[in-house]
Amino acid sequence: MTASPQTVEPFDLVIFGGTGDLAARKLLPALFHRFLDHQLPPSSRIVGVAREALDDAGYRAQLREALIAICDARQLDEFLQQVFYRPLDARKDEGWDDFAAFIGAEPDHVRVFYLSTSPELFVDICKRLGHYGLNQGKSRVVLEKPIGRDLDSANRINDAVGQVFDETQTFRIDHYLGKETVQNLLVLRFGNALFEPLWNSAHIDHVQITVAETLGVGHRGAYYDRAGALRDMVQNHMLQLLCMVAMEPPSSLAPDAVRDEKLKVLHSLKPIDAGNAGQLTVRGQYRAGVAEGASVPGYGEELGNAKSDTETFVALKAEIGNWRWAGVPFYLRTGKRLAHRVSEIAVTFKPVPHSIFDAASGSLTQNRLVLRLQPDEGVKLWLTIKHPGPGGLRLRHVPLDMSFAEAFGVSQPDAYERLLLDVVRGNPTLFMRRDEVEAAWRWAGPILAAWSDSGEAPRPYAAGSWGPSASVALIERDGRTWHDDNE
Ligand SMILES: NC(=O)C1=CN([C@@H]2O[C@H](COP(=O)(O)OP(=O)(O)OC[C@H]3O[C@@H](n4cnc5c(N)ncnc54)[C@H](OP(=O)(O)O)[C@@H]3O)[C@@H](O)[C@H]2O)C=CC1
Ligand SMILES: O=C1O[C@H](COP(=O)(O)O)[C@@H](O)[C@H](O)[C@H]1O
Repeated sequence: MTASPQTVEPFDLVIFGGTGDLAARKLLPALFHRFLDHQLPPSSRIVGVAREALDDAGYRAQLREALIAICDARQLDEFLQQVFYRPLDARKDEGWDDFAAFIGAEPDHVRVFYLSTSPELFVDICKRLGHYGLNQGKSRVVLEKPIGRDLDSANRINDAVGQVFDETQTFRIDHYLGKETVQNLLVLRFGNALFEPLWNSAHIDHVQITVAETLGVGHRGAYYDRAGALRDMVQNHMLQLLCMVAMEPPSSLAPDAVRDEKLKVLHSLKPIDAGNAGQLTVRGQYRAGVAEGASVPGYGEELGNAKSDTETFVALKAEIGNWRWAGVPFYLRTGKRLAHRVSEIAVTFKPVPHSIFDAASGSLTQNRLVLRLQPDEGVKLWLTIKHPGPGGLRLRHVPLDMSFAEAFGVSQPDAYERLLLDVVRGNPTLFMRRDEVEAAWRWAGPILAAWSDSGEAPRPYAAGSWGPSASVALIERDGRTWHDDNE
């Protein structure tokens, strides 16, 4: 992470997929918030691109409707003056001449091409950008995840994109790396003398990473059904979180110093394949249930295909085969329509070697450091203390609790706000390098193959629950339980 100057040089940001879900829910709101903070130079342009036949006014009206709930109408209208639209089909030549003329190929001007479309379109879009010389100078391309659906397709995409944009121009986004707590993990680990000496298999019992959503698949079924939870969340976001927890101290915060260390972790992950996937992984799919107080349909009904075998839940036990982490399990779980929306990393330390307290004092509990990514970003350290007052020695397990919002009195910027400006500034630290994406696919591929070869359907779970009971069994077999902060 470099220092964040408040200003950035003027830029054009083209969002391919400008009418899509991600653009409306995340990218445009993030840009609007940067506009409010005066980080969108007045000459900068945001250009939405998709096939829908719209003009600037039509696109602005569409965005106005989507964004009005989160903002002041006057400021929104001011922001929308910097927003434009060009209809294009990534796969057809029509319209590209006009588009290229509108953007201009001035090499010293920052141009960001954000590919917020299905990865199948990445190659077509990049080839056309190259054809018009829009890849020159300060041009950058942002690739949304997942990049491909396996190692081969990721290689094909990366090769083709690499023919047009070099690696320094290519920003593979994983928005989890832009979340405040994830960046704070680096500071917590490497800015405090307290943790690093304990950050290894001698002192850490196990690590849990949970990304639980209450939402269902919604209208993203066409994409999601081809992906599933392992491709959608584990191959990218969750492995990146695991890397941030497990990596060795980088020599500096230079982009490649951090990414080299993450890559070593990915290379050290022990394989999960047909031989052990049955013991180490659980796939699930939600059925009808009650989520956040309302009755909701099951995945098949929501999708309109009751026969789908796509998983909406994954739990797995990963191990990192290196000196620091030998024998320390990393339990990962993620799913849609779970009981609560919560993303967190829980690091549980080993018990003290010998208890000096008698049974009447209560039992000792292992220390646990919980990094909460959302909601209520913050850090909690669970400690054992003495219950205050007379009445004998009674042990209590309590959190040292820091909510970032309470401590700093400001709400945290969305991950995309930070990452979009990092692209404009040309800072790739929080983006994935090609070899990281490939290493992640190399590990995830055999799991997908094992599931497909087994022919087993995902285990059903009720919407609003914590997933299939097999997920509980996965961790309980090792004498542990999933962390629940509400306990
Ligand atoms: N939505 C989310 O929460 C997240 C999404 N992502 C990733 O972001 C990407 C986009 O996702 P999302 O916004 O949900 O997808 P959507 O299906 O909502 O949007 C797809 C967009 O691509 C456009 N598009 C489709 N075909 C073409 C074409 N041939 N030429 C030009 N534009 C085209 C569509 O418009 P039109 O049909 O009019 O052309 C639409 O604007 C995906 O890779 C997804 O995995 C990543 C993280 C989160
Ligand atoms: O990338 C994705 O992430 C979202 C979850 O992101 P969050 O910031 O809201 O936690 C997930 O819903 C989506 O399926 C996936 O593509």
